[in-house]
Parts: sequence; structure tokens; C-alpha cells
Amino acid sequence: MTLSIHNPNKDLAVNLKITGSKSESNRLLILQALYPNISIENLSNSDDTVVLKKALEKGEGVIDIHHAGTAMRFLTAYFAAKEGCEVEITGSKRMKERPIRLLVDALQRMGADIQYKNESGYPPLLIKGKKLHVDSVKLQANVSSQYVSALMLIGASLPKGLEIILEGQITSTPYILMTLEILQHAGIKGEFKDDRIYIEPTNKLESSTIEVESDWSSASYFYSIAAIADTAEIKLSNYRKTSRQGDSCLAEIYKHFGVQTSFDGNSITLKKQAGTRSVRICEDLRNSPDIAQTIAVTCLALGIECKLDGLHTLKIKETDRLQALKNEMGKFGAEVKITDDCLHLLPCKSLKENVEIETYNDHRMAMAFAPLAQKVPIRVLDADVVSKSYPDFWKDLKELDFLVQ
Ligand SMILES: O=C(O)C1=C[C@@H](OP(=O)(O)O)[C@@H](O)[C@H](O)C1
Ligand SMILES: C=C(OP(=O)(O)O)C(=O)O
Repeated sequence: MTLSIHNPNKDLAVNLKITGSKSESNRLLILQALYPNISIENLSNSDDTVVLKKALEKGEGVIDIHHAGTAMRFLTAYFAAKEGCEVEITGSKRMKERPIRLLVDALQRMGADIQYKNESGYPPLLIKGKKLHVDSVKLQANVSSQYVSALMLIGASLPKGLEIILEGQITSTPYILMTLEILQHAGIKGEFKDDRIYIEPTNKLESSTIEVESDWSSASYFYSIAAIADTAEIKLSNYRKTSRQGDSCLAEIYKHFGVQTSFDGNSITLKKQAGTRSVRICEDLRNSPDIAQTIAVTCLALGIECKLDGLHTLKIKETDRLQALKNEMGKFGAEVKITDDCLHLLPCKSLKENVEIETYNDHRMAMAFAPLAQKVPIRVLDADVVSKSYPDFWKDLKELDFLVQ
């Protein structure tokens, strides 16, 4: 599906409820499979959560998780520790290029029976679930925090719990903290100090209902829309001031663009007043890689220079996001320099119109570029990719008077 998008209105206002965080939802689904008396509210309606839920329900045979990185990593640990199960976990063409060796090596050292079906180090994986007895494992933590979270999620179900010693510079740390906080909220004891994580063994949990906060990465697109508008008042729910999601740093970052966030009950209101913005943005996004595309495109729309660092994980996500950003921002006339972990956008004074944006099977390419339609009409190719994290995205943009057809 190709969509033409435009929104010449300069003053925007809307009230929206955003779906639950896919990161929180996917952690809670794994926990619920291990401890069935956990109930979940405001579960994400994203494809990534739907595939994880279906995989847990199926529990055997060939399991296809499409593009869902967290589902791939969390299910690998879950099935490896599930005695008696036999599964093949596979995914999209891109998933077969996303590395998983560090997690598989750690699980194998814990006694897991996991084989690579095709290429060593990459999905698909053939897993025969076994009781894992080893209670301490080392794991390189500078490639993806999802490997760490995957082990933490099964830790409490192991006979002696699990100690994880992290090696290398830890990346995407807020996602590790999110996992710990969710475990603790459910009643599992654990700690994360320096490079050591410990999760206590837990047989049974008290019944509890855990509410998923709405997705802050999804909120990023509305921050961008507010920043690009002359004036905006966008109310989003359900969000909390003390969030488990690292991407809630958006509220601070977007102050540079003149967007103020106020918290009221379970909603946030993003307010942009005319005439307030920075001339240059410099951010280290090691802790919040998923908002890199959003911030880069906000800067492109506003003709602002932008230097983003800490982006070493972007090359192994849904696509090589650094290269994809360079390609697509370049089509508007922008000069973009990239290295392995950094993106530098030079101020772009005039934007080409009616550019066709490739989305590379990456939901965040489609959603990050959409706010540019406030400046020039654009076309987004394969626009349905948004369903990976935010199936209602285009519908919600229409609520903001975007012409989407
Ligand atoms: O644990 C999670 O829910 C996630 C962790 C991050 O991945 P990395 O740790 O691979 O950077 C993030 O990019 C991804 O969207 C979700
Ligand atoms: C990187 C992402 O997801 P995953 O790694 O879970 O596929 C994302 O949603 O931006």
C-alpha cells in the first residue's frame, strides 16, 4: 500500500489513546506463560505482540515470528527452558539476518539444546526444551539488551534463579531496567548493580493485574508533529510521569524544539507555542535507539543541524536504519553523513516535494517520515509496515487532519 500524505495546517489539536507498549506487553506475555495468575491490561495491539501471543499459544512445531526481534529473542530463552517442547523458531528474511549467537551461546552454556537450522549465528533455530540447571552465565551486553532481558525473563523459573554477568559496554540499558521493574512488579525479587544481574528463583506468584503503559516510542511521532507545527496541543493517554520506558526521555529532548509536556492523571499534553526552537541538536541515543529516526526527521523538517551518537545498534534492527535514513533524507535534498554509530544531518534549507519514501520493512521509517507532510506532500511506500508496533497510526494521523490517501 502506497499512501500520499499532506497536512498544510499549521495549528493542530487532538486527543488520542495510544496502544500499550510492545516492549512491556511482550515481557508480560512471557511472564504470564510462566506464571499464569498474572493478568495484563492495555496489552499492545501491535503485530509483534500478536505474533508472540500466538507463538506461546501454539507452543510447538514451526513458529514464525515475522519481524519481531523481542519475540525472537524472548521465545528462544523461553522454549529452551521449557522441558519437553520441540520448536523451530523462524521469521522474516530480515529476521534471518539479525544476529542471535550471543544469546544462543549463553543458553547453550546453561545446558540448552539449540541448533541453527541454516546459517550459524542466525535464525531459524531448532530448540528442544530442557531443564536448565546452570545458575550463573556471562553475556556480552554491547550488541542488544534483548539478549539480557530474554535471560532475565526465564531467570526466576530456574531452580536456583539466575546470575547474569554482563560484559562490554551495556547498551539500551533502560530496557534491562524495564525488565527488572516488571519482574519486581509481578513479585519476583531481583537486582541489577554495575555489571551483575541476579534474579531470585520463584515457584509461585500471587495473582496480580498489571497495566501496560501506552507506548512512548509511538508517542515520539506526535512529539515530532508538535515540533513541526506552528502551534499544537496534543493529548495522549495512557502515560505516567514515572515511566518504565526509556523513550519517555522524549519529554526532555523535545523541549529543544519548543514542545512542553505536562502530565495530568493518566495523560500527557504536548504543547508547542509559536517561535520556540533550537538551532542544533546533539544527542547520545545509546539508551533510546528507537527514537533516532523520529528526531532526525524532525530536524530535517525544521532545517536544523542534528548530530546523533550511540547508534551502533541501528544497523541490526528491522533494516540498517542509518543507511535507510541517509538514503531517504537524501531524496529531500539533505546532506547526511553516517558512521557505524553516528548520524550527522546538515541543515537543509529547502525540501523537495512529492518524494517517495522507501520503508525497508521498517515501521519506524514510515512513521518517522510522516510528520514531514506538514512541510511538503510526501508518498510513503508499503505504508502498512506500521502495524509492527502501531496498527492505528494512519487512522490517528487522520484525526490530526492529515490527508492520508
Ligand atoms: O527489549 C526491548 O523491548 C527492546 C530493546 C531495544 O533493542 P536493543 O536492545 O537491541 O537495542 C529496542 O530497540 C527494541 O525496539 C525493543
Ligand atoms: C527494533 C525494534 O524492534 P525489534 O528489535 O523488537 O524487532 C523497534 O521496534 O524499533
